[in-house]
Amino acid sequence: MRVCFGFRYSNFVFGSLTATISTATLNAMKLVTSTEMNLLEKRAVESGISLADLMRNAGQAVATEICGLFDSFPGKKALVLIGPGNNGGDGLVAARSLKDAGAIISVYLLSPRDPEDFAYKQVLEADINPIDVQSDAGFSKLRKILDETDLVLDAVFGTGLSRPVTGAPAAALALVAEVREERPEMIVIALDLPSGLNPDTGEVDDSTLAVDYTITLGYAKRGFFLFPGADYTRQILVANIGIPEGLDDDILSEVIDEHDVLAILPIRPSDAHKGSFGKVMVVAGSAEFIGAATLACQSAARAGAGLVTLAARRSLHHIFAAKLIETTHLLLPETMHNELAPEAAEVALSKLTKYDAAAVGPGLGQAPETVEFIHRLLSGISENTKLVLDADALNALSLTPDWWKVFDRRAVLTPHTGEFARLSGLSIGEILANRMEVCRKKAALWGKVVVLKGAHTVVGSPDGRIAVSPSANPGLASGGTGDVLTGIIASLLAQGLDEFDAARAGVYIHAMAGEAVRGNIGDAGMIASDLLIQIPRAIKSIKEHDHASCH
Ligand SMILES: NC(=O)C1=CN([C@@H]2O[C@H](COP(=O)(O)OP(=O)(O)OC[C@H]3O[C@@H](n4cnc5c(N)ncnc54)[C@H](OP(=O)(O)O)[C@@H]3O)[C@@H](O)[C@H]2O)[C@@H](O)CC1
Ligand SMILES: Nc1ncnc2c1ncn2[C@@H]1O[C@H](COP(=O)(O)OP(=O)(O)O)[C@@H](O)[C@H]1O
Ligand SMILES: [K+]
Repeated sequence: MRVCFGFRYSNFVFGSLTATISTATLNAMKLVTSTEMNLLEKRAVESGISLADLMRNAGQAVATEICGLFDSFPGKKALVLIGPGNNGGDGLVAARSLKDAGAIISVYLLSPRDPEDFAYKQVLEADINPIDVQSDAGFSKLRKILDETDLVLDAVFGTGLSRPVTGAPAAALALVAEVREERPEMIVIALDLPSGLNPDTGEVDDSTLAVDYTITLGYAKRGFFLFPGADYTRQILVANIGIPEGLDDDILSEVIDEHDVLAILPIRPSDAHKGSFGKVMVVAGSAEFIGAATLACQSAARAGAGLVTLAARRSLHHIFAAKLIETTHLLLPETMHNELAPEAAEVALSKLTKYDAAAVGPGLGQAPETVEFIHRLLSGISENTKLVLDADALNALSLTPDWWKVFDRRAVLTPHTGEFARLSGLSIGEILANRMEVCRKKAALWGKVVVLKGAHTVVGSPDGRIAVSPSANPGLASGGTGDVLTGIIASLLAQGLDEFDAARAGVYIHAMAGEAVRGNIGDAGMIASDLLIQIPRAIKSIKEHDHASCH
């Protein structure tokens, strides 16, 4: 059975984001570090499976996946590059299984291997004569094979990489890259992960190949969704290597997928009325940022909230009223300098008791009066009103040292990298070096659900869970798309979801809307308002998802 996650609109293949799970177990949605993978391997062994069994399962599962990539596999020429460790061992088993499936196999050893090893022996038993790099001075044999092979399986290094790749392995991988330029029809497949990719951080070695497929063992690795690694793995297939179910309950990272979102989406009874789907107040907008407020209101409505109210400066009312037909309006008092008056906070607070959720921040600006307004609003808001903070609300928080000790209630925060840097005091480089780990730690420290936006958005929960978006879509890198996300999350909060569920479902729906627009117009020229009508369509598509139709 092949279950897929990622997005499916109009049969469009979504490039590097598409991650396909090729195992019947939903555990495959989990994301592991190399340490966690080793722990799972240890638990599997303790439960009675030998390491040799795991390697046998791994090699055979990889071969099965490879065969499935071709309409007709017998007669295909396959080259397997073998490294010194267990990744190479898996490669040897895969080579044997590929030969059994009818391939013409070449095995190329980049390091000496023990001929008594079971994986090596079963290759010899199948009359495959490995070529040794020592005897192939100058790679002349390797070059000749590469000129003719249909596919290359990279089984040089897996999770055990311990230093930069040099010498024969680096030179062989460079040769593959060179030949691939000349022969783009040659398919390159990584066994477990592209050699040289750091499974924890997504860093890559100079020699790492950007492969066509990554057939990973048991679980996807975190580094597949962190850059630059995310650009090297392309289509990800997760092979079932027989790790028993129930061993991974303490693995807390996952890729958000449609099954999860379907399970948490609010039910909409036929006899509903607008009060059934919650009320959202959006506190947003300024003369400079009209669009941020309108986008957040419209997306909240498009994500299913029963009623959306915009709380914004009185003098901008005529503009907002013209743009937002379905939204109701709360007119906030201003100072004589046309800034939000700090006492507008009390006006908003007096009405907020009737609202299920509030989104605060998009386009509010950073005038001192506005910052004062935000602080007063946030300190007075009831715990009964769920909260998502974005943009200038985050900037205002950042001005208070140890802001999370003062603002110590539950909330969703949706920072992009720059806002996250201001909130955390970390540099952009420190954040980008490992977005998942940074997000996980800060969500726990701050006691908030944190949505660290960008390609493969990371959602961190205070309890240690991490949910990662399967989408990397440069089309979304345009002004206003974050305001749309804020509106969606606020809408889901108002409809009864808790903070983590609203954030991960919101991120997924937003990403899916982005993929739909990319499917229609490509990844340049997308504007935030293009996303709006795609929000209900994404929700509809999730609800209609027939798993059996995935392939
Ligand atoms: N976990 C599981 O459940 C299962 C895991 N399985 C498989 O095991 C793989 C991990 O295997 P692994 O630990 O043997 O590591 P691997 O990646 O083969 O490399 C280590 C070897 O490379 C060497 N070496 C490292 N860096 C180097 C460099 N830059 N340049 C040169 N040499 C370098 C290192 O040498 P050393 O550092 O000791 O000198 C050592 O000899 C995993 O990816 C998966 O395929 C499955 O078999 C079954 C289930
Ligand atoms: N390359 C990308 N891949 C996927 N999503 C992206 C990418 N770039 C931006 N996004 C998404 O677009 C939105 C941008 O939000 P933000 O930076 O706050 O912009 P704005 O404030 O203009 O709305 C976020 O949801 C972010 O995750
Ligand atoms: K590999």
